Amino acid sequence: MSKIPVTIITGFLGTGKTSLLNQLISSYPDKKFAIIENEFGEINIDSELVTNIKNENIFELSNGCICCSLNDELYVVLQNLIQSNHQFNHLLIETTGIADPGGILASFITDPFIKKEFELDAVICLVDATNASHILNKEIVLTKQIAISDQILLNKTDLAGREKTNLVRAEIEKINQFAKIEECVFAKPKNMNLLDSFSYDPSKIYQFVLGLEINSNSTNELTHGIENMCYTSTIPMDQMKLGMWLDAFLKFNQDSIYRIKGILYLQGVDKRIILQSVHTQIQATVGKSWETGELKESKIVIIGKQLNRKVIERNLKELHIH
Ligand SMILES: Nc1nc2c(ncn2[C@@H]2O[C@H](COP(=O)(O)OP(=O)(O)OP(=O)(O)O)[C@@H](O)[C@H]2O)c(=O)[nH]1
Repeated sequence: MSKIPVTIITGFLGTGKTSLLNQLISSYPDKKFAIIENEFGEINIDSELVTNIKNENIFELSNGCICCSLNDELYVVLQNLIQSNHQFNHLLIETTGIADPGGILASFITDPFIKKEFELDAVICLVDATNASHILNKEIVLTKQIAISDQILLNKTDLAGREKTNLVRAEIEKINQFAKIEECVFAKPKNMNLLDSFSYDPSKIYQFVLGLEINSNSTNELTHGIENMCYTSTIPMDQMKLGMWLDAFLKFNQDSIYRIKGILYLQGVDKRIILQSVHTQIQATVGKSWETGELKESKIVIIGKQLNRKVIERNLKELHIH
């Protein structure tokens, strides 16, 4: 029996990993994907953002980081996938933005059970051309994600422009001389042949990564010093107040707030509004309608450093219709 190819998708918070999942699903209509999502946060938002795939094909590993605390859970999901005769012929794993993919990669290279059933196809790293230089200086985990990958998508070139993109490309090349680098917008490279290349060659990549491990003892083991807080409420939010608060909040906290994701219940709007921010970039799109009788609820995840939870929660409560 042939082994199931596995593609690991890594990249820092908000770089375009979920966008890539959606691109892969639409670019490979004949593939039957199983998707493992590892979300950093107690509530699950990412699976609502992956489109055109049945929910039963998405497996969530929540509230932890796949590289540190979730390897056992990953193992159980993989075992269940195999033993339940689930119909799939390619496995995509999206790691959290703060994950060092080294741990899970090691499982696919060395674990006898996993190696018997799965074959590592590629490790794809998304890099945000607008802010990668800044993050590289602050977060060692991004260097590791780049170092360990064999395909790098330099994303958001529409926002970054040529000069910034070239600078980031040069920084990536310094970290990883083996990976293929492709520039793209919304995680769609011109050449979309990202799957079934079986390009991953651990012997090339590992030497450099081992060196990095030694230099990274200072990072917090479980979350790399990055925290998340979740907020839910069934009281509708005021669109105008929310927009004004968000704008100011992100500008004042641009060094500490990395990512916000939300599914919002707004006053007077009969559909979900999907809110996404990456540093100071904000995007709001219209999601699915609220069904009759369905519990309408806003769910927001905020990810960053030294979150002032009490103040943020108080601010969010002020954004409801009173
Ligand atoms: N302008 C622009 N926006 C982009 C591009 N790629 C992604 N985005 C937006 O950036 C935000 C984050 O994209 P995602 O695909 O959710 O990023 P992610 O890496 O999955 O995020 P996390 O899993 O939360 O770390 C979304 O609002 C996307 O629509 C791009 O190339 N250009």
